[in-house]
Formats: sequence, C-alpha cells, structure tokens
Amino acid sequence: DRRVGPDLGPDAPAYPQHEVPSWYRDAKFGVFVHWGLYSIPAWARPRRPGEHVPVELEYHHHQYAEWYANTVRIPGSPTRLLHEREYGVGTSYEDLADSWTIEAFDPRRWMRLFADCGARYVVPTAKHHDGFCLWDTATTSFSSVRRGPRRDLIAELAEAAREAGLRFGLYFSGALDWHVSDFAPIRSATDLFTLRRNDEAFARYSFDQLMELVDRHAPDVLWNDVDWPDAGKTAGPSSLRALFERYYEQVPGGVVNDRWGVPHLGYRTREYHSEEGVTPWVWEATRGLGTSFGYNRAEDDRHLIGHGDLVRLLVDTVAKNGNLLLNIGPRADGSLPEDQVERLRHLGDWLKAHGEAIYRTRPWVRYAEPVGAPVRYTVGPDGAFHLIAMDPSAGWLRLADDLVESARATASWGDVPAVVDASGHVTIPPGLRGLPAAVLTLRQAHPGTG
Ligand SMILES: CC(C)[C@@H]1NC[C@@H](O)[C@H](O)[C@@H]1O
Repeated sequence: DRRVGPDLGPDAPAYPQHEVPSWYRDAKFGVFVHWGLYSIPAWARPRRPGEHVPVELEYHHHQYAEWYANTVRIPGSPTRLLHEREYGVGTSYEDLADSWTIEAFDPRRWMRLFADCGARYVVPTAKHHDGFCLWDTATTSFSSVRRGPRRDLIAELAEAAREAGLRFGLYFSGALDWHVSDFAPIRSATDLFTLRRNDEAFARYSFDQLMELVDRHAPDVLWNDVDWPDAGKTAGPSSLRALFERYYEQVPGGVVNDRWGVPHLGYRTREYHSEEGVTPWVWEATRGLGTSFGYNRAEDDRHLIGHGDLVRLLVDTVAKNGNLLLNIGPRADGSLPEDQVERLRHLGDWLKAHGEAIYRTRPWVRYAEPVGAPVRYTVGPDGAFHLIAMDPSAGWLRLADDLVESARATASWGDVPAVVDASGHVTIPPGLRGLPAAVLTLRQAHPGTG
C-alpha cells in the first residue's frame, strides 16, 4: 500500500523533515469515521471475509459502501440495479444530498464512546472521493452546510473530540473528487491512479480546501488518501510542499501519513493488511469493523471481525511497531450500528484491564516466536516486558530460552505471580483462559530492550 511519487525531475521541491511525534507512537489505537452522502444508500454488494472476487469484477462488485458514487455508474453493477430499484432511474447520487438528515447525530456521545473504548485519536472523513465536504467551505456549495444537514459537521466533531480528550485528525481525499471530475467510472486499479485530475486548478482547489481545515482545526493527523494532484507537486505557494510547511508550523506536533504521491511521509499505512514483522518505520493498520468503511446495511454479524480477533489484531499491530486505526461507519442519521459499537466496547474492556501492555510501549527485538504457542512482545516505558499470550485457552506455554531466567524471578499475570518451571513451562491461570489474550509481565530488563 506504500505510495512513492512520480519522478518530478530536477526542479522537484525538497520536503521538510518531520519526526512522527511521540504522542502518536504512544497512542496505539484510533477510530476512523467514514460518514457522508454514501451513508444514505449505505450499500455495497456484501463480501464474506475471504470471499474471492475475480479481479475483473473488483470494482463492479466493490465492497466499500463509500464507493457507491462510482459503483452506481458501472452499468449492470449490483449497486446500479439497487439504486434504480430504490431511488428510481432518474435520481443521481448527488441528488441524495438534499435528503440527508442527521436527527440521531450526537458528536459528544460518539467521542465519549470512542474515548471510553480506549481510542486516543479520532479521524473523521472531511471529504471522501465523492467530493461532498462536511465542513463550512468557501470552495464549493456541495457541502453539509449548504445541502442536507446544513451543519458544519467537522467543526462539531472537532469540538466534541477535544472535549473528550481525544486527538483530532482529518481524512481528505486528495486525488479523487468525483464532484469536480468528469471521467468514466473507475473499473480497475489502473483506472484508480489514472482517472483523476492533475491540473493546476484542481491542485489549487485541493490545497485551498485542506488549508481551510488546517487553519480552522489544527488537526493532529492529516490522513490524505490515494495521491495528490500532480500539478501540486512542484514548487509554488499552493504546492504540497507549502502545505506541509504551513501545517507543521501551525501544528508542530502534527503528523501526516504516506499517501501524498511525493517523497514525504510521516507514518506508513496498511489497508486490511499487516506488516510481516517489527518495522524500523512507524506504521498504521487500518480496516473497517466489517468489509467496508462506509456503513453497509447489507452486512451482518458474519461480515464483522470477531471480538477476540479484534483484540489480537491490535496486539499484533502494536508488537510490530504499528497503530490500529479502526473504522466505524455511522448510519446516515448519525446513529452508530450496535454490532460495531459492541466490538469497540469489547476491545475497550480488554484495554481497561491490559492497556499497560499496549499504550506507550515500543516493540522488542522480535514481535513473536517462529514456533510454539502464539505470543507477542511489547516493552513498556518503565522497562516492563510484556509477553502477550494470543491463545490463553491452551492453559500453558513454553517461554523462549532468553526469557526463562527473568520470568522465574519476576513474572506475573497481573497481580498473580506466574508459575514458571526450570524448562520455561508457564501455566496460564484458569481465570485468564477465556480471554482473547492474556498478559505475562516481567519486571526486569531483558536482552534487546536497549
Ligand atoms: C483506508 C481507507 C481510508 C480507504 N482508503 C481508500 C478509499 O478508496 C476507501 O474508500 C477508504 O477510504
């Protein structure tokens, strides 16, 4: 998923150096929120986890409900057929803007829930590929202030997030804006990077929109998607370089991701994928709770990640030097799907009991063992060493040789001293065997903790 930009030749601008801030590396868990016009139809052909779709149908059967505006334009797609059935042949996707009402929207309740579930940052979509802006922008009338809700949703979310003690980031679709483009629908990965505007006017439009958001909300994260208009990748006052310089000046503790199409990034992103091991770079795993980011009413519990798998996804990601940015897709009216909330709460409950092994930790010299019971390792800021058993139901595990001596002297399962024999066999207390992951903590420095 890592994007590296085009060769812009000798006059390509140099980009500012900017470290990934420690608040981000300490945070470990954020909530993505995909909410917009696509939440009105809220439909994509449901895809069971692991279901194979032939590559030639990948876009015809796109699994992302937030891609409705593109999928509906593909003749014969399931989305097109549903749209004509439910909205009539003459209704366009953009016509839906005037029917968007948000009677159940309670931003403070959202943010209190995300904070209570252990999230440390939140990243709502300010503008997705459909070009509909969720803030009071001067650049277009295609916005939530001039149509539908007639409210500045980003302003309300920013205030509520910071009131709840969360860092506030913003997602922005830098490369794709189907409201101001006039291409055929995207039907392949090649189309994704070619059917987009790269002209100066669009680069300026994108720059102006993102700078409105930076100037107004000083977002802690700028999460750009797909790429940036190529005309914005040279020098100039509305160039990407100028944007980064102004952003870092206004938000010294801010961080960007890696989807700008230029040789500048903060952290790297993986979408529905993980890294293979501990990485020298900081990265973020992101996925929906189901197989879509925007709410998909065609999905049910079978399409959502399991409660235990969600805990283990966070643990695995953190052990490999990553954060988890987990997406929730609100319904159009602003209510949160109960099956998604339930998974967030389950993760929050585990974090309430075991967060010491996650927050503010850093990876060890290895994230796991090549054989034996599945474990993950993290190291706390105080040097505490955490071994996280990923299948406590087994009832026991055997420690790696380089951990046995320290474990026998200091290891505990929370407040319960661990029973470790000379061979490194350690019993998992029965009371922990029902957990999705159990934490053994060694309170002594270990090889490779620096
Ligand atoms: C990871 C997430 C932000 C996804 N990025 C690619 C988009 O096409 C997709 O809809 C979704 O926003």
